[in-house]
Amino acid sequence: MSVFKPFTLALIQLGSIGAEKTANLQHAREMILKAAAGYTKKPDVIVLPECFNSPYGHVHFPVYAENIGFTPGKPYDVAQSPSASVKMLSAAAKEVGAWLIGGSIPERDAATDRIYNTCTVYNPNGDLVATHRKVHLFDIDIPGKIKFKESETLTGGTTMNFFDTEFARIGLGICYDIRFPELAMISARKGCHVLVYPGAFNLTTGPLHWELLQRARAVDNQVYVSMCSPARDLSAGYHAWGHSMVVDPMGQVVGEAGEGEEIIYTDIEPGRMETARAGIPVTRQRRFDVYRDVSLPN
Ligand SMILES: O=C(O)CCC(=O)C(=O)O
Repeated sequence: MSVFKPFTLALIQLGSIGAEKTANLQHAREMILKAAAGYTKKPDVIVLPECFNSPYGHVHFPVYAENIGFTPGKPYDVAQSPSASVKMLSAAAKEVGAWLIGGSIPERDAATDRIYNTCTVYNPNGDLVATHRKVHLFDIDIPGKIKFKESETLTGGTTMNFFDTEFARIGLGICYDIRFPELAMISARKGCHVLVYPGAFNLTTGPLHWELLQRARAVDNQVYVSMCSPARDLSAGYHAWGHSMVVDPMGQVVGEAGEGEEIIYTDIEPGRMETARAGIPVTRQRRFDVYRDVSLPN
């Protein structure tokens, strides 16, 4: 079992995401510095929202996509990275000396030319240590409300991803990924204590499902669950729900932003996971004689 110690999580509900990528990167950088300085103690993990360097929409992904060139388990030299976003995030993580879950950016795979919605993660030295390509693409059609088809330009990732820090194992997903309980369940069974999803729900599904899904994944798996959204901007093409959130392993909301640009801080307390698991011991009551353990290979 990997270590689980108290730590502080900072969610940046980023605003002012416009058409100018350089300005988006500059603003994100300023907010990372602000998040690092704005609490009683420096937060250990700082999180940005989904698609923080470009407007959100499948037509924008090819235009803003960057080659990252990261292969898990292989050394990665940020100084040689072709990605301006990776360079900024790495430098910011190093400057503030905190772990950074860099929201997501459109990524173009140089070998296949496919585009992914990709989260990159940095340690406090600025090393790129993990990535997650959104596995489940946001293709929905609720007549009269919202139609969205990420698969018009994006390809879904094919791996589940987590990373280890000195205080917790953190699982990764992106937005629509939270609707798929298997991903969260398998991450939790692999020992993740906290699941973080950079996201950008909308004004139709946000009020219905944003909190519900986080509380469901948290209570199912008795882990912390958190989603980090962009701020709501009614002048943008896509209206994000906001309400960046942290839910504890009992399913209680322990941190929540409003709609505008904001940084929220939550102290993650391992005791809450122990209490939830001791009082309601579902993690020890599973009946793999009745159904199979989906965290095991087929
Ligand atoms: O699942 C939803 O309702 C919203 C998902 C979404 O906005 C996304 O995956 O980017």
